[in-house]
Amino acid sequence: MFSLFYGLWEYLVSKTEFHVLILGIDKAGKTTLLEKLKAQYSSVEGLPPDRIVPTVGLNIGRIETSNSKLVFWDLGGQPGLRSIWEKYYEEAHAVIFVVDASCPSRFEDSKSALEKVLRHEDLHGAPLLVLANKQDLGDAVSAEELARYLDLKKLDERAYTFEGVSGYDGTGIKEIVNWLVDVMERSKRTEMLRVRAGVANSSGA
Ligand SMILES: Nc1nc2c(ncn2[C@@H]2O[C@H](COP(=O)(O)OP(=O)(O)OP(=O)(O)O)[C@@H](O)[C@H]2O)c(=O)[nH]1
Ligand SMILES: [Mg+2]
Repeated sequence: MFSLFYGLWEYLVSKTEFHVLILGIDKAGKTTLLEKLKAQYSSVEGLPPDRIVPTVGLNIGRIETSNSKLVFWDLGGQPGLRSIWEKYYEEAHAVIFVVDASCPSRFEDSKSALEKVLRHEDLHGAPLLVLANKQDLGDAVSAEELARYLDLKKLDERAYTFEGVSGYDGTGIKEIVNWLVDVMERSKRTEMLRVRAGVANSSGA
């Protein structure tokens, strides 16, 4: 009986855990953003920008909000490392795609990388958050301008938004976490991943 009540109590107070994939071409600022997120939402002090090196493996960052746990997976964006991204698609609840908004000469590379990500069936229905990063720089284009360039309007079916952010000064970080939690809680993909995890657990029992 105790275990029944304990199980119910645990179910009621436990926080849902979401997996968020951080993608984007090299030097977009993914790792710097992740460190800023960690600094703002957890007791872990983030690495300062001058100690961050290009990512080769996987960086993991965990934060908690009032009702959810978010696990961020940050991968390297160098051309030779992008083939690794798809290994993480199946388990991701949502995708953040980071673009260096101050570097138009690389927008085309970002656009084709994003299109390839969105074509992959393992990411079917995953909410998408496009970030126009480095807004602290005077020449950065706005999130709206970047969204037009990336032709995000054609993504009607998928839950998506775009936001101007800065991994240096923290602009936009609260807004992106709020949007992610809200959209992942309501997303059909979250439901699908929950059902799949339940099936896997019961068949393993
Ligand atoms: N001004 C400015 N520079 C930034 C910002 N975010 C990152 N940078 C700089 O951009 C460069 C690349 O940052 P990273 O965070 O390593 O980029 P990344 O996307 O993780 O790169 P890969 O790991 O190679 O895929 C570094 O020199 C950072 O200091 C930002 O918000 N503003
Ligand atoms: Mg990195």
